[in-house]
Amino acid sequence: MEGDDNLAHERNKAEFDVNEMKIVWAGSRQAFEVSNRMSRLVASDPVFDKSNRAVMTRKELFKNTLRKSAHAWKLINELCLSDEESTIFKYFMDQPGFLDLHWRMFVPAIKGQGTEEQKQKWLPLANKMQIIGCYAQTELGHGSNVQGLETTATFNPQTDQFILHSPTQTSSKWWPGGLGKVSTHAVVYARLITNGKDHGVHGFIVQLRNLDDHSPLPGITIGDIGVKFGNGAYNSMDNGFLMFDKFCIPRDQMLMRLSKVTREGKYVPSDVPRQLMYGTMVSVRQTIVSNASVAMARAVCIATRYSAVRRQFGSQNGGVETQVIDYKTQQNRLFPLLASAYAFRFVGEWLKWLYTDVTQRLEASDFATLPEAHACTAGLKSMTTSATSDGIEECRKLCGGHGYLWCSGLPELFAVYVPACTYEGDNVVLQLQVARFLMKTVAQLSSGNAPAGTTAYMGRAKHLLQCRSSIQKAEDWLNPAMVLEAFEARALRMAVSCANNLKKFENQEQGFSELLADLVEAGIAHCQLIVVSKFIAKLERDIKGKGVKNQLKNLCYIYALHLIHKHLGDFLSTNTITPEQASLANNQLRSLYSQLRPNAVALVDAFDYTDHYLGSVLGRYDGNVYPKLFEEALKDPLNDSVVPDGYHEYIRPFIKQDLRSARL
Ligand SMILES: CCCCCCCCCCCCCCCCCCCCCC(=O)SCCNC(=O)CCNC(=O)[C@H](O)C(C)(C)COP(=O)(O)OP(=O)(O)OC[C@H]1O[C@@H](n2cnc3c(N)ncnc32)[C@H](O)[C@@H]1OP(=O)(O)O
Ligand SMILES: Cc1cc2nc3c(=O)[nH]c(=O)nc-3n(C[C@H](O)[C@H](O)[C@H](O)COP(=O)(O)OP(=O)(O)OC[C@H]3O[C@@H](n4cnc5c(N)ncnc54)[C@H](O)[C@@H]3O)c2cc1C
Repeated sequence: MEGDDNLAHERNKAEFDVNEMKIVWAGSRQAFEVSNRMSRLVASDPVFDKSNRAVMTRKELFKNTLRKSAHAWKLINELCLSDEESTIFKYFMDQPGFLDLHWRMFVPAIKGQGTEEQKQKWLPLANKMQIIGCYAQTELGHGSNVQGLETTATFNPQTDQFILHSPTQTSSKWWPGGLGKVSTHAVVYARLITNGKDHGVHGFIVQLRNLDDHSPLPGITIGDIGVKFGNGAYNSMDNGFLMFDKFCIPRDQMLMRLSKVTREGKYVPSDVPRQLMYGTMVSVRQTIVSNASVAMARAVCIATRYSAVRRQFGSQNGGVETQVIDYKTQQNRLFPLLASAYAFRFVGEWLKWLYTDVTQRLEASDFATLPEAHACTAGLKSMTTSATSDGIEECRKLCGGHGYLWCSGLPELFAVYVPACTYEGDNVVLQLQVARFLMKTVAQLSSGNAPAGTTAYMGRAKHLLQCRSSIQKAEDWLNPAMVLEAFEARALRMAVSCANNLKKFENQEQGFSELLADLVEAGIAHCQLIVVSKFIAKLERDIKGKGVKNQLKNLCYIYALHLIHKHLGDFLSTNTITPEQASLANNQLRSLYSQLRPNAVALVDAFDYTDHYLGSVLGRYDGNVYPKLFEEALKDPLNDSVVPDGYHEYIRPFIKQDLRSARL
């Protein structure tokens, strides 16, 4: 059977309305229409071709990214795209570059931390891209430890200016995307010093380059930090370094929505939590969770379609061989990833709601839910990006040897995606923030304050600490209350166990350091509970379309039960479930795989990705894999000539046994 017949056959087998599922995936009919239109607009424009990224030199890749960005900006203006449309348009461009940092970090930092006057002055320029900005926080010596940053901004009352200075080599800004070659401006984080006193890290708007000839301003040393992981991939981005030599900026360029410095040099501290200065990071972490679902869905779409096209073994008397997707081992590796893509999508939707809610509360000076918003964005960013990075690599392996080819789309996706485990907060450091939040919540349980939000389940500690799961047969694992209780009991017991161990230390900080590894595990258990609970909550909503809800149910329980299987040690060691109940979960999981199998290809079609966006010969919609693999191979520059360059100098001498003649 040809690849296209395979996939057509698969699509015919689907037991649900794919078009309705596309709407569920997109979030609404309107969101689907925008996404569908924008992805096709990008795909149909030859400027956005991605096919030769792997063979470009760094300079060519960078210049091509500039060209794409300029073309995108022109189109966005000519077509009068709305903010929503242009965000999605840039996403489908699928090209890491300075636009990401300008729109996702520079503009939000000014919006979130600037005064009204500062917003009026800077946002119109930034919105029209008359200035291009980046987010310069991380330094050579410190990234995770924001309070350890060394760059100084010392107020000079004589001139009414701040003097920005990099006192050591380790204080050089190092990593900011867009900084190396493009940005004209940056939001720079530096230690504020007034009257000899260090007030800690604050944000400043700093012009870096001359707006006429793009040269760095006097007192500024700037450049690119060098080639990063993977061919093509993130090397289109000019992550940069930056040093200040007593560089002066006017006082009104300190972002002063929170704390202020007066004309006399008096520091007026913020009357709201200082952590609001970290607001830009919180906002980006929230979007990274939704991005995780997109990246996971992209890898899974490639691996699922290819697994349906690929056949190995099982042929009798010259008949057709088995599609590799029919092997239970393939299903056991692939289907939980498919389920994870949907799970991360729905938790991303919820997190967006939570973020919008906390933003509105902050505007009304209600800071009560800030710790939870921080813990949820940090923890879910950490958990979903780690799972997605691992998932992309698993998808590569699921595609066998051809998955290792650049044209499978998976190596580049992995190389671009994997730094998400590090940027916007190292995943371990972020999970420890969740753990701190959990330890605080556990410590307050006896005070009578009922925990709220995602820790509300801890309010039922008495029950959850001693309950035994009542699962008796495999089908019980499809009971939402029973599944939730297992996840709640496991998360609570792990958190309480850490809290009890902490009590054994006289010094709590020392105890926390000693227990870091356990604390991270407790944080992950809590985050997995959030994802499972939000997926179950999604099923309780009104979901239209023939068979759609049923497929989502299967995916939800595959997600939950595969986690039980993967983290069985946690569930057994906390006595949340028995070995027999674990075995019933496995039986149920196998049965769910069988139910999902005929729908697998349609479930990835529901992502509505264009072949352009997927960028994968293996994941093509038409399944026409083998002829296209040949076409791609023949395009390689090595195949430009039959006898390779270098033959006479270096190959022939081997064959002629005359290496003395080799031009080494
Ligand atoms: C084929 C492929 C093709 C290609 C296609 C591509 C498609 C593929 C798809 C990919 C798409 C890519 C697009 C993405 C674009 C983005 C680009 C990347 C941008 C990256 C930008 C960055 O990378 S930019 C730098 C980020 N750098 C951090 O992320 C530092 C972490 N480090 C901290 O964040 C703090 O350092 C840390 C640890 C909290 C300690 O903070 P700290 O020192 O103040 O200390 P403590 O821990 O003591 O905290 C004291 C109290 O503050 C509370 N608190 C702390 N943080 C809080 C907060 N945020 N909000 C509220 N409260 C907070 C805490 O809960 C405590 O509360 P309490 O006192 O009540 O307990
Ligand atoms: C592709 C990419 C793009 C980036 N873009 C930007 C940008 O635009 N702007 C910007 O300002 N920055 C940017 N960064 C920097 C990024 O935010 C930091 O690299 C990140 O916050 C991690 O900090 P670090 O490098 O200091 O890691 P480190 O903190 O040095 O981490 C090293 C190791 O130490 C561990 N560790 C550190 N602290 C602790 C702790 N307290 N407890 C336990 N373990 C710990 C970590 O888990 C990790 O294993 C970017 C980075 C990358 C890779």
